[in-house]
Amino acid sequence: MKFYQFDVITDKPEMVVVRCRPLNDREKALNCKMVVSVDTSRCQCFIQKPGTTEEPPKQFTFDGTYFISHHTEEMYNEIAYPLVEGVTEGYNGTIFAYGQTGSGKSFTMQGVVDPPSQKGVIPRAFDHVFETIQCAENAKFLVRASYLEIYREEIRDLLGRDTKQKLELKEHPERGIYVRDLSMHTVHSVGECERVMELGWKNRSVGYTLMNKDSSRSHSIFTIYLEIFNTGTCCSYPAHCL
Ligand SMILES: Nc1ncnc2c1ncn2[C@@H]1O[C@H](COP(=O)(O)OP(=O)(O)OP(=O)(O)O)[C@@H](O)[C@H]1O
Repeated sequence: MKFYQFDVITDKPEMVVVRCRPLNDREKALNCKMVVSVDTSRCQCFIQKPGTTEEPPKQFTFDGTYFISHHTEEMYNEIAYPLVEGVTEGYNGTIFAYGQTGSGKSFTMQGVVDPPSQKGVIPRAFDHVFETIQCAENAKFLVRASYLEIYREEIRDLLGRDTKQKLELKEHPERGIYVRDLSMHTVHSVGECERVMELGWKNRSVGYTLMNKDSSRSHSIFTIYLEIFNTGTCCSYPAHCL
């Protein structure tokens, strides 16, 4: 699975890191062998062609490499933390996970409750944003969230009244590209954020693939919109997590 971090000021990718998951039970039962290894100090990833020892492994270099022993906590602190911190200071940011079905995108972004070190990037971002809000002085915050899904080229609102309704992608001369009628939900706490995320998560198009029995079969975008009001000025900036 690969993990991009975008800085929306330049619209250029800033960092690309790779995360390798352990073999799952199905792969172990099939007696599959790990063909990926990493050198974290050099941020390099190696893929050995199965059954060949004389052929050198294919080598790839990233901005960071995370192997099976690494937990989401480390990834968040090293990669996502600076981006979310930037969001609380007024910059836009996007975290984008992509990879083959079953490679661990949902595991990384949504995460699991146990162990706590594998809590996902999105709930970690909630904690981070609300910790910042609690510590802020002379400022009021408005936090809203939206959650959409792109499935078979169609956009649906995972938090909308009718989650089956197809939404349209539009372009505004000032606001840029947006999804018309996408619902926004004001959230006041980490708990409310989690409830919104879980509600949308349940509404996703879940299918079944040979690689992943809980495959999401879709792309989804969770967005946190943060507005800060202080000393008569107002600025608004979104953080995107896919
Ligand atoms: N780093 C990891 N450590 C342990 N288990 C993992 C890890 N990454 C993924 N898994 C497990 O692998 C399985 C597939 O992961 P996940 O559902 O996150 O894949 P995905 O990329 O979101 O798939 P899809 O695109 O099909 O929705 C899950 O059972 C998940 O718990």
